[in-house]
Amino acid sequence: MITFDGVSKRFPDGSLAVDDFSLTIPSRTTTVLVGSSGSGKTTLLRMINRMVDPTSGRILIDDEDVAGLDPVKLRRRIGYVMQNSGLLPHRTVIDNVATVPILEGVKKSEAHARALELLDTVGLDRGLAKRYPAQLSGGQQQRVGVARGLAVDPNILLMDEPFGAVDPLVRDELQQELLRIQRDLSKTVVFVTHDIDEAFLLGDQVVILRTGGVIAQAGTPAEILANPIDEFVASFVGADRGKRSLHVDPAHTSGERGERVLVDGGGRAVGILRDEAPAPRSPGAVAP
Ligand SMILES: Nc1ncnc2c1ncn2[C@@H]1O[C@H](COP(=O)(O)OP(=O)(O)OP(=O)(O)O)[C@@H](O)[C@H]1O
Repeated sequence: MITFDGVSKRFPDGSLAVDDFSLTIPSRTTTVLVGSSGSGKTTLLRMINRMVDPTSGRILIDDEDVAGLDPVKLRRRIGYVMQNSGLLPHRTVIDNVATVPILEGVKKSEAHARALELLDTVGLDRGLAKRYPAQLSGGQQQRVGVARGLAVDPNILLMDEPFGAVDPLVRDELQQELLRIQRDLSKTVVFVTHDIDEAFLLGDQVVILRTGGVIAQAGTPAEILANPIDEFVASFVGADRGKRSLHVDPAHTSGERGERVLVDGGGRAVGILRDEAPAPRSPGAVAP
């Protein structure tokens, strides 16, 4: 469990990025911090692994204040994945994935064997292991970034807009891959995005932020959709534009297999209504 307890961050130039932020992030679930640019998402994420230190307040990991932990050791036991993969350009894929475990004292042969397994985990062909980052597509680079984040088998995985720079199709694939990985590994994932659809897809808990890291609303996607707390949230999730209010389109209720087409408030077709319930999300999903 990660706890933010009255955390503020003022940078030396005077800008107040985060103002008195408190939140509990349950273990083995995905919490998504979502908000527009400058709302303090990255600052919040980086305070967990002490890339940024708060000006006041405390951040606890399993009741232990991170302020008392060595920042380098802390960073090595927490996975971190960022937007532009952050791979070392002059190291091969396998070396990129194995770097931190080797720094931690794992034998090179063992670290490489584990790195190959991690390529499988993130859906990458082992044949790419000897390539350099520049010889990979953007989506492949992000997969390597995720593999590297998982390399020390961390309990916590921090992800800062990891799929923000890839095209929508690849982004869909990476999102599905992350859901699958999370079903298998159940890490405590803290994911930053400005995309509310991505937040609702991936988050067990979704935290909508205003400027200054102020929580507009936190809850499960269902809770937020069913009851946006104010106009800001309604607008942010698209509820005010009818995007989230779905109706069966009376003009399309008798497809070949009796499909009923769902349309949003603007009359745009968005999906098909089925009678069977979807599979449960994940065992660690936050209870309502
Ligand atoms: N090193 C810094 N020095 C001064 N101000 C900073 C620094 N880093 C961030 N800020 C400011 O703090 C605020 C929050 O920034 P942060 O990067 O956390 O927001 P964000 O929500 O992640 O934004 P984005 O989606 O654009 O990455 C912004 O006003 C930003 O200008």
